Amino acid sequence: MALHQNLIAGEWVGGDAIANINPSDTNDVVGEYARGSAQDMQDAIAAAKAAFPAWSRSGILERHAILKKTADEILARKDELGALLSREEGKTLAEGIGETIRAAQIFDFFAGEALRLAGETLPSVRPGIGIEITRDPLGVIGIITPWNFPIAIPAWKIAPALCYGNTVVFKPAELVPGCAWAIVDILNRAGLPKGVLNLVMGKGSVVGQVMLDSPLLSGITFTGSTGTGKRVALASVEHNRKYQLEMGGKNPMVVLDDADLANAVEACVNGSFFSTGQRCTASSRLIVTEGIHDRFVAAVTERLNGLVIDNALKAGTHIGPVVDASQMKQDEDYIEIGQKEGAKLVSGGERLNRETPGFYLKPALFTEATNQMRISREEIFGPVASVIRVKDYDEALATANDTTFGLSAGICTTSLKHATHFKRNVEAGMVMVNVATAGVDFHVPFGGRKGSSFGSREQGKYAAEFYTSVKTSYTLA
Ligand SMILES: NC(=O)C1=CN([C@@H]2O[C@H](COP(=O)(O)OP(=O)(O)OC[C@H]3O[C@@H](n4cnc5c(N)ncnc54)[C@H](OP(=O)(O)O)[C@@H]3O)[C@@H](O)[C@H]2O)C=CC1
Ligand SMILES: O=C(O)CCC(=O)C(=O)O
Repeated sequence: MALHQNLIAGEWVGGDAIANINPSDTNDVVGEYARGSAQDMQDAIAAAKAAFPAWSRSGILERHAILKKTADEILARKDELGALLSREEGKTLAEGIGETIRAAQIFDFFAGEALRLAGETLPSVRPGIGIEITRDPLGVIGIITPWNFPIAIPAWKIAPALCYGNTVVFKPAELVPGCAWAIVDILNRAGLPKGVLNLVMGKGSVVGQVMLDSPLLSGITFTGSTGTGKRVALASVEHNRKYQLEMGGKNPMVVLDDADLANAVEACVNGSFFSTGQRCTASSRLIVTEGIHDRFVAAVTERLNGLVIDNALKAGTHIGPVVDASQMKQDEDYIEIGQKEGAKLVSGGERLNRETPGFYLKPALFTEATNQMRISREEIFGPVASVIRVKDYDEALATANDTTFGLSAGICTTSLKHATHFKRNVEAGMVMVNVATAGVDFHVPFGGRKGSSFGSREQGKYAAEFYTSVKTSYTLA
């Protein structure tokens, strides 16, 4: 099997091989990928630093053309790349293709943004002086990505970084090197000059740590766990560089008595369990008022019983496997903790055997949960959700906000008054009314508050805030 190598200073460079395993079929090796060394990361950072002056002054047409070409190739290969994604991460094929299309749309969006770079001119308070406000690229950007969105998250970090004239060192999660390698290969062939984009696959504790400790990076953008996010923050403060963190969530979905029941069930099942619940935007706390509670639980349970949990690549599968053995253990541990805490497991929670050996877990639904239980406070990151019964809207809102996280929040209601009040008062970066908490658009800001995020927003034109530095120039003409 050919080794997929790291890209450093425009050259493909080898390293120890690590097998990429399919979570739907652990006998299936998706490919062999290089595990970079600390020296590889140092070389990649040096290459990105050397490439920065020329790339930061490159023409907008060149940047536009490379990003557009990348978008076009990703879109043309959506079925193949979507299948690779499903094979290495365990999302269903439909979800894998959907995410691949989203990555193409992101590159397309930033190809357009390259042509829309703009500044402002203002008069000075001192007559005769003019003021220009412009945005400079930051420099070398370190990109660290998680395993749960192996193509979309790298796309929404790499595309704006390049669009605004930065050079990049990209360290993807070790579990999903396939999609990372594929998009770097596409960008490289699309004509990026040597050193502008460097890929260093390898262990977070080795190559990731070298990135955090390097004084040569001007910014690090990170998505992943709260623990690693804190390390990124501490190291970035030490080096006085910009950083942006997207971490976990414990996202609430409120269901009020006046909700359209069928729509609420769809939004909750999708938000809690699709993509195997492995989304930072997943709704893991379903906060339901008394009048609809029993009907809601019965309808969600019925819907869950009708879902097919199987090999992600198989036609008809609704939910694929958990990503690996360690995430499976985490999910099962929390299912046990929930039962010990006194919540009632009304559906799922057991391992399933399928034709191919994989990490199959039947979606778990708890009822009689309280917001103080660990299953309601800590991110599980699997197909596990708890129903918390509340008296009325006021208690629902207070419960929704009683969390250390603040990424996404939803409400299912036909009341304009409650929807409007919720949008204004819920402590989250993204609010969904009658829509699942997970599954966001590619052209609008993404990010949260409290323990979920730090720094400016990702995606859409708001991404410029992180990837550029504002300059104010005064000219006496
Ligand atoms: N979007 C989100 O909010 C996500 C949240 N999570 C949460 O995190 C939990 C654990 O997932 P996990 O993948 O282990 O998350 P991590 O935070 O460990 O991994 C995220 C990224 O950080 C890298 N990394 C790990 N250690 C370091 C380090 N010391 N310096 C620099 N980079 C490092 C990882 O590399 P490597 O893969 O090589 O370890 C990976 O690329 C999940 O169960 C879930 O709760 C996970 C993924 C996404
Ligand atoms: O819900 C989405 O579409 C995006 C979720 C996400 O970015 C994440 O889980 O890391």
